[in-house]
Amino acid sequence: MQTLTFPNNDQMPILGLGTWKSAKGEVTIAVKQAIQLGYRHIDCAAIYMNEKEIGKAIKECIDEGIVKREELWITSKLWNNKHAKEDVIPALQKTLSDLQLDYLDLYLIHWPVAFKPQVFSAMRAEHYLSLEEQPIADTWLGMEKAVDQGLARNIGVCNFSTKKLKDLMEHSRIKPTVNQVEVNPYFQQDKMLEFCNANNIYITAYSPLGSFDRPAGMKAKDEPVLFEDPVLLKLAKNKGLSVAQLILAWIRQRGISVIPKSVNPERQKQNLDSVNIELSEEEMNVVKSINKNRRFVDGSFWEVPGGPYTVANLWDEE
Ligand SMILES: NC(=O)C1=CN([C@@H]2O[C@H](COP(=O)(O)OP(=O)(O)OC[C@H]3O[C@@H](n4cnc5c(N)ncnc54)[C@H](OP(=O)(O)O)[C@@H]3O)[C@@H](O)[C@H]2O)C=CC1
Ligand SMILES: O=C1CO[C@H](CO)[C@@H](O)[C@@H]1O
Repeated sequence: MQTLTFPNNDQMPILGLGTWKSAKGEVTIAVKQAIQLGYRHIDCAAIYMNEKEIGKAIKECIDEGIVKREELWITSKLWNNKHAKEDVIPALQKTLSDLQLDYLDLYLIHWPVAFKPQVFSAMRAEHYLSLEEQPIADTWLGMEKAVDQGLARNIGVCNFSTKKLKDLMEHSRIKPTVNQVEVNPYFQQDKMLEFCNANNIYITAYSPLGSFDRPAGMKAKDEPVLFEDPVLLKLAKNKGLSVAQLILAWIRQRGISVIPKSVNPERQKQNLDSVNIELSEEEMNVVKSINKNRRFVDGSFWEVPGGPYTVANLWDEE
């Protein structure tokens, strides 16, 4: 599989497996079958509450000789209540212990949003810390220490605007290597891609398929359904592909790594097979033409009355 080369020469497989919403009872089997199918990149996070079950799958695959640790790329993410620099290493150590690993290939700040340390799920203004109270630069010192200690081979962020990336690059010793953000045909991220390409940062595309298994509270009432888009349906049919494969090939051909979530073996295989699909320039442009510039995961869940975060200041109104 095509890989993306990091400054330390590490190679990240361009397609990985997402694990948000993969239930505890099914994720061990799902990750194991994915590795058996040929997945070598798994996207995890402490907040997905399933890292222990994923760790079990990874360990079984290694013990059974299906894969070696060094052949896997494992990403995880620092949750919002662990942003104080002294909390980063303990949070990472908990993730490593759950995943039964000695190191991560990539550790990301999950959101540029801080909670008070004792808060896991913020509901009210007093649960939050503003970025003035808990600056990203402070969190980043903890992330850099993770690299220094060999616990994370690479570090990066998620859900950062270009403005926040710029600030971070200017004030950091170890530069962020990845910004993991939403990318799909309805939210194409052209400006972000241009910025990241110019600054040696890779984009990883989350919710590439529109994330339609999100909890109801995270869905807008009038939300469009990516899989029902007539342009995608027509092009996929003409090429003998599924809509999912078309979308994943389109994202990958833009030089963006992509992490579709599936717990189903047929869909996992379909998604993995998308790495062999080549789209013509014309086909790439057909998908480009359906952009709605509309996020599925819009961050509005961090907006509470009187709180420090709004959709506008989160994305810096790009
Ligand atoms: N950094 C961040 O803030 C975020 C990171 N992420 C990461 O990105 C990953 C992917 O995004 P996610 O939001 O989960 O959503 P996706 O866009 O990957 O969509 C997942 C949904 O698509 C279904 N699906 C998967 N493959 C196919 C297929 N070939 N045909 C039809 N349906 C399919 C899945 O069902 P089934 O499982 O039954 O196959 C599931 O319902 C996450 O799991 C997580 O790892 C996601 C959101 C935010
Ligand atoms: O990765 C993600 C999925 O779950 C979280 C919510 O529980 C989101 O905040 C996040 O972006």
